[in-house]
Amino acid sequence: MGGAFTAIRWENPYLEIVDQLLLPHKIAHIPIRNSEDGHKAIVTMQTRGAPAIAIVAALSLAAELLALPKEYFKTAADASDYIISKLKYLSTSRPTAVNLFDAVNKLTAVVTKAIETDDSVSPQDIVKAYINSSEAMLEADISDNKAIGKHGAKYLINRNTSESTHQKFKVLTHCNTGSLATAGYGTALGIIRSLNEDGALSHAFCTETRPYNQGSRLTAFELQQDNIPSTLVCDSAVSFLLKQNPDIRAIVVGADRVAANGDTANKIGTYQLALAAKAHNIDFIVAAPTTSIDLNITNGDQIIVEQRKSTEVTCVSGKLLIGPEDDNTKTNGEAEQQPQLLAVRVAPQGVSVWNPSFDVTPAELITAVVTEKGVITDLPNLKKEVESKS
Ligand SMILES: CSC[C@@H](O)[C@@H](O)C(=O)COP(=O)(O)O
Repeated sequence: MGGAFTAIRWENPYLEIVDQLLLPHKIAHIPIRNSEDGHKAIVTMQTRGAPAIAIVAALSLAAELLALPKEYFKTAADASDYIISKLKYLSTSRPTAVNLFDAVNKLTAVVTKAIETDDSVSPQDIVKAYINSSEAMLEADISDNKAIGKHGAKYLINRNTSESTHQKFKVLTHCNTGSLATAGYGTALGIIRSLNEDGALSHAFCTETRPYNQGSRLTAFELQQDNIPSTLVCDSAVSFLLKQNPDIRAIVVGADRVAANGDTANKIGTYQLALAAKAHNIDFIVAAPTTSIDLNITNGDQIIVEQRKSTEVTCVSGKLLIGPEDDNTKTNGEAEQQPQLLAVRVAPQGVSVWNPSFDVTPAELITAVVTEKGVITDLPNLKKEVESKS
């Protein structure tokens, strides 16, 4: 996955996404025909991960616009108003990942500029400007991730191997930051893929990432698909794992929003991993495209953390095991059946639950933020560094 499948399939004018709710049991693509479908797929987590959310939102509206009759908009202003109001609607889907708001702002600016700079612009020109820009976002995310992978791998290899030793090392990651969370290749998982391609990785550990299990359902699946030597661990096993494995040289995570001072919102559990990394004196690396950096907020206190429903904590969900033969066995067609997904309650009914989807890791616990432009280690000057590179 580096290349096994594409989670966001855009073949103008058609958009399909992998339904992540069915993973790892079944790989099924579902059509996204319009912004309502896009909004719903984001809200229900059929698609998730900061960059993927932004791209699916943008392309869902592209699919909708391409399906409208040619004469649907009478004027360029009609087209621009329509696009801007749909973008506003899409931005209400999830609150924490800034990539969505970044995409909405950039696409709003594209149509606004198109109408302001040329009096004779037609409604079709506005739609075309929107489509071109949203397609460019898809392309850019893949190349940005490959660049993040290269920069991050080079940085970690330089810090952990010398020319004489050429020793391989291990890393740990959290949540899902791979092909499923992005347009392709991945951010933190992109670094892991790149380390593996460079022959520097001996093993990757991934956490389950309770309560939603992005680690066990998605990252473990991607690592397996790529044949990267890997092991799944409980979130609560990490400190002990680090103690037992001094050759784990880094924890590498993604980001949903990085503030101007480097404070980073990412999947719940990230903060405690950063504390464990500090206690074991290993690198804690945040891998994120610049679309995840929010220079408008000075620190992480200003990040809105999404609160999610209690059943994510009180229940576990998964596939009903039919029997020991359930694993890896191909039957005559039955293996292709829809998986029977069950939610099982594992807490007393009515228990009070606190379920923030993200936490904010203070910048002082972060060794480096790796973007497509390079590696930033001087986090108090992150804003300056990002602005100087753009
Ligand atoms: C490249 S994705 C980085 C983050 O978006 C990822 O680690 C994460 O926290 C995803 O959260 P999710 O709630 O699954 O959308």
